[in-house]
Amino acid sequence: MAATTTALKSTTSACFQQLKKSDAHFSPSHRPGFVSVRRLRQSPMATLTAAAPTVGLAQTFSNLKSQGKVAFIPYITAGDPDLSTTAEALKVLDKCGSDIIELGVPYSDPLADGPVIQAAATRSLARGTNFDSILSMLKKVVPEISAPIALFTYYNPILKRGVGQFMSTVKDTGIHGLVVPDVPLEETELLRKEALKNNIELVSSIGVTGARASVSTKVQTLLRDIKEVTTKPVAVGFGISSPEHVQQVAGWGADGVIVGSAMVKLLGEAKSPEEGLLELEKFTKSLKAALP
Ligand SMILES: O=P(O)(O)OC[C@@H](O)[C@@H](O)c1c[nH]c2ccccc12
Repeated sequence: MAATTTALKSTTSACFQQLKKSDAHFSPSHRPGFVSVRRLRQSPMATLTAAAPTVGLAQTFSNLKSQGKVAFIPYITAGDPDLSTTAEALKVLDKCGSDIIELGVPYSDPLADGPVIQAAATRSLARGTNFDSILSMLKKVVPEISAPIALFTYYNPILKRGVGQFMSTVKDTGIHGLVVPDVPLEETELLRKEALKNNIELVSSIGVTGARASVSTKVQTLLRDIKEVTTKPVAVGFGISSPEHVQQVAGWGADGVIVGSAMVKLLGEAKSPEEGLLELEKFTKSLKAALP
């Protein structure tokens, strides 16, 4: 099965893109769907917090690049197994050297997600997780961690709040970016405008998540094709679940590597939250150590 996806992320304008994997059909003009936004927080707010000022996604990519490094980007679903464990997990991921953290907002119809992340979202919603509870958890945790966070959410919850309102709320939480996998092409302008206004970067992609045994070697060609048409950093995700995968994708020239389902599974299937957090720590360290 074809394995992977590519996240292409933008730096200068608030726009970074994740391309998908139907690799065989990729053409540079294709702009599939996953949208991730992030924002640069470079000043006044940071003085209120104990943590070092967090730099945004674009800056993170460019800092890493200048050191010859590849961004490590884990994804977890908020509220699985519960929000206090999510808060701890964010701290663990940060402490273990994650460069950017993607946090998924659980949604009832997660079309772009494979079985592992879908199940996590279902469990999380069943426990009563909602957007407001995620925001209040984030308000407490964001100041304690130094990796920028990109919130991953489907478009409907954004529309429900109103795009402008959503963006400013997200900004106030200290979130740096936003990933929206299913925004209709016609609506990206509005999303982009509001994101820019709030200093949040935006990204898009299409695809279905889920760990695979191996990463498709087509990704290597895809990466090369994408790099020919953009100077933006490109992060690869979908199906990456081992140090070997991470190493392989980095070796192909990716600017970042995204690992979702494998992380979510560890946390969601552990016997206890404590055990899940320990597993997460071990796993994150092993992946991080595989990267330059
Ligand atoms: O679960 P995986 O195969 O490791 O991939 C997740 C990752 O790419 C993340 O960005 C993601 C989680 N859910 C998504 C939905 C669409 C696109 C991307 C995502």
